[in-house]
Amino acid sequence: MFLSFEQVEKRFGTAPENEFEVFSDIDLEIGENQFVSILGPSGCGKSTLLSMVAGLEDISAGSIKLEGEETDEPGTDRGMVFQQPSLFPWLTVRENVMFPLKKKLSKREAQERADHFLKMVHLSKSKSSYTYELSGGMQQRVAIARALAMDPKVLLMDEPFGALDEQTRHILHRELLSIWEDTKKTILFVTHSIQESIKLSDRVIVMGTRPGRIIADFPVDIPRPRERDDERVIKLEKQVMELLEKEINKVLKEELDNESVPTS
Ligand SMILES: Nc1ncnc2c1ncn2[C@@H]1O[C@H](COP(=O)(O)OP(=O)(O)OP(=O)(O)O)[C@@H](O)[C@H]1O
Repeated sequence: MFLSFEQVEKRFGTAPENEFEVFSDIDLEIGENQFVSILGPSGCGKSTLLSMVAGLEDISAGSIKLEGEETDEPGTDRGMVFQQPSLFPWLTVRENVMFPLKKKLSKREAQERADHFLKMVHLSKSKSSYTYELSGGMQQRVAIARALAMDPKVLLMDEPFGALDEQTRHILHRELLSIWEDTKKTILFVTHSIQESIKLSDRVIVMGTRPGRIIADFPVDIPRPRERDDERVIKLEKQVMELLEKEINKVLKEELDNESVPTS
């Protein structure tokens, strides 16, 4: 399998009293070129799971393998895009995309590569601008171009459009789908939006919490582009919503119960 998770577990803190388990028993297989979204209540461990694939967070037990190789160290085979684009404000758009390429390519090759991906995200005209001169959506496009320019096998996206307005998000959805179709990258996409996950992905993985685990794996066999008023989209949205609501209510109830415990 292209990307596989086997009995993955994550604990934070030190045993016994300060240790807490975020999730366990995560088993997941993702095929090459798949676009997979991960949904789940806040705190269920979506970002942690993505960081583990990126090699930025230790795995407490089990294994995550990309084409058979453990992902326990960061590597150029995995590109990450966060909600905040974290660009260098003292560099131009083009220089930001070139930055990680400098180690492995000559300056000219890095420039050509950066220009290719900036064209893909429709930023050719802004390549000499500084990133603080760009809108939020344009900055996120730079971050996507920078991640793609490394030619990763997997693109890991952690709520990449979460901070953008609806119109910009809509445009970036279209662009991301077209990039995905052109580059055939495997994408793992964390989001809070059910609509976004159904609109974009081949599969929607739903995580539950306390204990964190995978509670559903919905294939999305609806031809793209997917319209919001398509009956099949509405039906799936409802199914995912019901499941998520149950999980969120469980968390709320536990929090309320904890608050109502009398303190002596
Ligand atoms: N470095 C850390 N040390 C201790 N606890 C952490 C650390 N990072 C995350 N956590 C905890 O692990 C749990 C999962 O966090 P994570 O950010 O992965 O959840 P999430 O599902 O992505 O949440 P959200 O949807 O709110 O972004 C949370 O309870 C969080 O407080």
